[in-house]
Amino acid sequence: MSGKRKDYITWDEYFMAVARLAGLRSKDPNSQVGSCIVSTDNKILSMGYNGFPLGCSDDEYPWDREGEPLDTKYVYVTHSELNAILNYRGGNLEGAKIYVSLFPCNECAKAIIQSGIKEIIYGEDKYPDTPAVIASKRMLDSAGVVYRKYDSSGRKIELEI
Ligand SMILES: Nc1nc(=O)n([C@H]2C[C@H](O)[C@@H](COP(=O)(O)O)O2)cc1CO
Ligand SMILES: [Zn+2]
Repeated sequence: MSGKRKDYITWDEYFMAVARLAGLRSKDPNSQVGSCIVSTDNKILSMGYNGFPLGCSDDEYPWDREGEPLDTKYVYVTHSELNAILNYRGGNLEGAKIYVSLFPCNECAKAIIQSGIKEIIYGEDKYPDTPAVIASKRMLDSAGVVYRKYDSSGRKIELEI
């Protein structure tokens, strides 16, 4: 009988918590999204959160949701999933999993499929009726990328940092 701890966090809790932690870096006042890409043998390969591209200052670009398209965040922001994919410099993501706090849009679905990621574990599915999410699921289904909702244990993780 070993004396090991019983209340250690599961792999799913660990990776979703890491994704959520990355999301805390986001300056978006409405949705802070985080992603964590994991290898088949449970090693973290990359992380990302939603933000403007390098060189595009948060003090100059808008975080607005409404108005003329050019005055909203939507045409400028890089989504957490794409950032996580682009942040990975190690080579191949074939067979990897991505933990993401919000269901991927159609553009990120394209990047996920093309990068070789095979499984998505998502937190919320806030916008299921939008064309972006409907198109995303259609492409993921066609490409054989599986997705499942993160099954929250309700465990609270508190860190004093
Ligand atoms: N999967 C996603 N990953 C993301 O990083 N995002 C980003 C884009 C925006 O910065 C924000 C969504 O803004 P809002 O429409 O909830 O105020 O989250 C959005 C989605 C939704 O598809
Ligand atoms: Zn996206």
